[in-house]
Amino acid sequence: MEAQAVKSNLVLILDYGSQYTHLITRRIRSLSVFSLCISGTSSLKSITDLNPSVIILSGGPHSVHAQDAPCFPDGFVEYVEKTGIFVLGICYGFQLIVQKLGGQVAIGEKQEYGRMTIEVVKDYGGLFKGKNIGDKQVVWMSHGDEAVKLPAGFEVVARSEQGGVAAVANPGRRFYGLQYHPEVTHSPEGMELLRHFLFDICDVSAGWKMEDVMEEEIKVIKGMVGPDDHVICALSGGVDSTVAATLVHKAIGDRLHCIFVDNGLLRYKEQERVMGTFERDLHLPVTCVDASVQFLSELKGVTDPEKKRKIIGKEFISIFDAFAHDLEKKLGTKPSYLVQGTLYPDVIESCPPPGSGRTHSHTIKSHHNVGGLPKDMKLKLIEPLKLLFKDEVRELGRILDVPVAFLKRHPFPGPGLAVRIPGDVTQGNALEILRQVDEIFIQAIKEGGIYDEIWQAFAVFLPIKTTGVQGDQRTHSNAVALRAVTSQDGMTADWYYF
Ligand SMILES: Nc1ncnc2c1ncn2[C@@H]1O[C@H](COP(=O)(O)OP(=O)(O)OP(=O)(O)O)[C@@H](O)[C@H]1O
Repeated sequence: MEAQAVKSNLVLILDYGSQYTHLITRRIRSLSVFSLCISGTSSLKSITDLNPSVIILSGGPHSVHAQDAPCFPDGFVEYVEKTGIFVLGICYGFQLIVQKLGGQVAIGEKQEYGRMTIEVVKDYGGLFKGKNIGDKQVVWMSHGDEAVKLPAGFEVVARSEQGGVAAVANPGRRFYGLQYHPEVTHSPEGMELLRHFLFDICDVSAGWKMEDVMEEEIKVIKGMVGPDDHVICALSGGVDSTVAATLVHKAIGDRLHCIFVDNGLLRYKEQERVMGTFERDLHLPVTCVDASVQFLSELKGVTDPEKKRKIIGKEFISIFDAFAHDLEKKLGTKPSYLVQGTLYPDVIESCPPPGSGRTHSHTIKSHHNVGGLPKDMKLKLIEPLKLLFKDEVRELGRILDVPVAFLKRHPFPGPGLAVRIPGDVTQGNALEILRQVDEIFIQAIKEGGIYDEIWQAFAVFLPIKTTGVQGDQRTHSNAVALRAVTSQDGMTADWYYF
């Protein structure tokens, strides 16, 4: 699919700070429609430049009556009406539409939170296509304010059990509104509604595919990197940097130069395993630097966790620095670009919690990825994954023939086993014991067929000693804790129940 075709089907989300905003973007992409999310207070120009077909105004923690309530820019309503853009407001976004188009929003008497039942009351505008008047469904509500008077031309198409307005439509002006959240799984029929809205009402076509993303990114990289330019990338053995490097390699071949550092804090046989994948399966040009002695001698005797991280960061920088200078000598020219595996959640703009005093919480994770290559190299960034979510990166990896087992690996922190050994990492044989325990634990989970159900499983070398029996002897030795958690996106986690 041509980039133009994707752009002409863009669903743009204006973010007003709801914790579910990213979910709307993901739900729409899961319908093979390209969706982007920008701040709800973006300028009109940044909205018109994107040329969206549909705009969704997200929910948010604010009241439309608050003095600093975020809102779309002046001229927004005129722009969408003139261009024929469809607009859907969700929760706060819906209340914004009501207030700005001449209706009235009041502090709700009903204040609906959690699971609610709504009923279709009118067949108008097609939001509830396939449903009959009187049909009920469970939805997720979370609002204090409520619409008490609708702007002219709007009709209520669904009401909550308590009589509150749950959904409205104004097909003539192409404005729609939902007081509930269709994007959360607690609204079981929410996806069906979004599907109807996009395909039946807005006539958007589904055609956004990861294959197209790959082709498009390769074109962009080829256009950006000149024929004599060289590019460097630090590979951790994790999914993000590996997929990013594989994509760039496909675009520019061996003008990409990767480095993988064995810092002495890696898992059992990690160096052999990841280098095998890089070289054998992906044919990536990778230099493996064994710097374990350097890292461990700097870490000797250090117990403070923050100090350990700083030392590890500094050592990484000095190794990357030496790598860049060696390359410069070898190539006769400085590398010009750096590949980073930055993902979309790192760059999305969103509103901060109310009362935080900030307009946006947006800061591109500056610590993200390497961030420590020599400043005098003035490297320009290549971030080919910056519009993708983690599961989309995995899909892209599959298309790029990154082995599936590799893509499904549990995440492993950059500072490695140093964060799993509280205290001095060089104490006795702590690293060796931890490597073995971790390997036995992970193998057992794999043999039990539950590795993919667990988001992350790991062992921690505890700084306490306990009494045990080995053979016929009593022992007094360190204990190791085992932990396994489940998570959707790494933002929150729960115990895994074995
Ligand atoms: N052992 C290593 N050798 C070379 N580079 C590394 C190493 N460990 C980390 N890095 C670099 O630092 C970045 C950040 O590491 P971190 O473990 O936080 O990764 P991440 O953001 O989860 O991404 P990834 O999935 O690529 O590991 C990596 O993407 C990689 O560029």
